[in-house]
Amino acid sequence: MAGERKSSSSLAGTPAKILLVENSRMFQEMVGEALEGQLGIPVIHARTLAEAGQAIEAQGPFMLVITGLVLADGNQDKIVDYFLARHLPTVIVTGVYDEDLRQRLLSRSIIDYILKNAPGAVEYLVWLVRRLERNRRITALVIDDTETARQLTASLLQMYGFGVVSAANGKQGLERLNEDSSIRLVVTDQEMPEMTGIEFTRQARTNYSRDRLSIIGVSGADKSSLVAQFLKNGANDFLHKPFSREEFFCRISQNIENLELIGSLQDLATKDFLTGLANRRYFFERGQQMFDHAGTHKKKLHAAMLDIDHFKKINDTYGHDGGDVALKAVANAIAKFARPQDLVARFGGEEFALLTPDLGHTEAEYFFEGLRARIERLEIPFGEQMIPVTTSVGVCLDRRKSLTEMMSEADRVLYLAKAGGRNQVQMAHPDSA
Ligand SMILES: Nc1nc2c(ncn2[C@@H]2O[C@H](COP(=O)(O)OP(=O)(O)OP(=O)(O)O)[C@@H](O)[C@H]2O)c(=O)[nH]1
Repeated sequence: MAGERKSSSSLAGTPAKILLVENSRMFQEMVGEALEGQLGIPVIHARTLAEAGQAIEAQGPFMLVITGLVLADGNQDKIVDYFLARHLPTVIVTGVYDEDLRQRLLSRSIIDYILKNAPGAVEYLVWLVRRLERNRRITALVIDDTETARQLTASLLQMYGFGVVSAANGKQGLERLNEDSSIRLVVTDQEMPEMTGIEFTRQARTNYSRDRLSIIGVSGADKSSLVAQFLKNGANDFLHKPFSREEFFCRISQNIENLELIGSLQDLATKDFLTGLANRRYFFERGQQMFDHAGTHKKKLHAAMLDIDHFKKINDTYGHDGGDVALKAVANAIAKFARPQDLVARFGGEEFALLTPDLGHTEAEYFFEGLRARIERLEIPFGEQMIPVTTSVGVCLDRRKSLTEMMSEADRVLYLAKAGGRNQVQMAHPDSA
């Protein structure tokens, strides 16, 4: 049976730190600055194999080695042998284009071979490192009935940083998908006993959409209709076997980046950038559904506005950065305090909104008083200091004519809470408007 365990790659789980081995000081500085500046990944520099050895000893393990091919104490194959023998994921940068050398090196287990004088080489390197770093948080599923093929694909994916699980046929593949919600990428063979790759793809698509899970079909069969069948049944892409390692990595990266792009576009549209909570737009979109649902099913629904007290003073005392830290801590506390069915959003500035279904009036009083007290007890470290915060909360009990009316009512009593001395909860009862 194919290994169910998640096999970790040498990239996954290793601290994001890079060893840059290069004798040109200028290139060292350029790459070091680009990687540290743009990605925030620490880069340790070495100019020879001996220095690289000392760095590995003293500061390893490294997520990646980027090495030139001409060093004072070694060149070309000796350098590659040195790092591969230590099982270090290796990217080669070289000043000379030599097709034979390139082919020879790419047949070894290096990640990439980059010409350093080519236009855009540093930008490509930054992209590559960012990709490898992000891959460490993604799990890939390999489905193939032939063990050697399965292992080959799995080891390629591991080399590029992915965590890998595997299955011997489509049926097992569906089971793995169910068990592991971190799977974002599937590479599946076509011809397999029990369930083919195309049938797997068709069934997987009933639960996992294209913008959440990327499925790539592979086959060595020389049948042109296979590609269309895979794509029509929901695959994102197709690769003919045998494929080159470069092609494999390019296709996989492109598909993963599409998923990330869609994900980040969705995040941009629905989330508040600073706190990760829902934004105002999403609150009204999702909130309207909850409002309609409560109406149809005659269920309770309360709305609340919560505002940090004297937030301007927090900014003035601790600076804007301190204010941001306080905002994130309060957002986090509300998100943790809320139940899964509640909707929590940041409306902007220091103002938050909640929509809470299915609470009786007394329960709602306890709930919002509990939340206020929870925030008052927060310990928010900022440098050597602690930032104290309190909040005022206005609650609109029960559904009104519209969601907008509920929010205005919550806002009205929030003002009363502020006027009444802050750090308190005020309730608007249905007949108190
Ligand atoms: N740090 C930080 N400050 C923000 C952000 N958005 C808005 N602010 C600041 O939040 C402050 C809001 O202050 P006010 O609306 O006067 O209210 P307050 O000081 O909280 O006083 P009360 O609400 O009356 O208790 C302003 O100084 C804004 O500049 C943000 O994202 N980060």
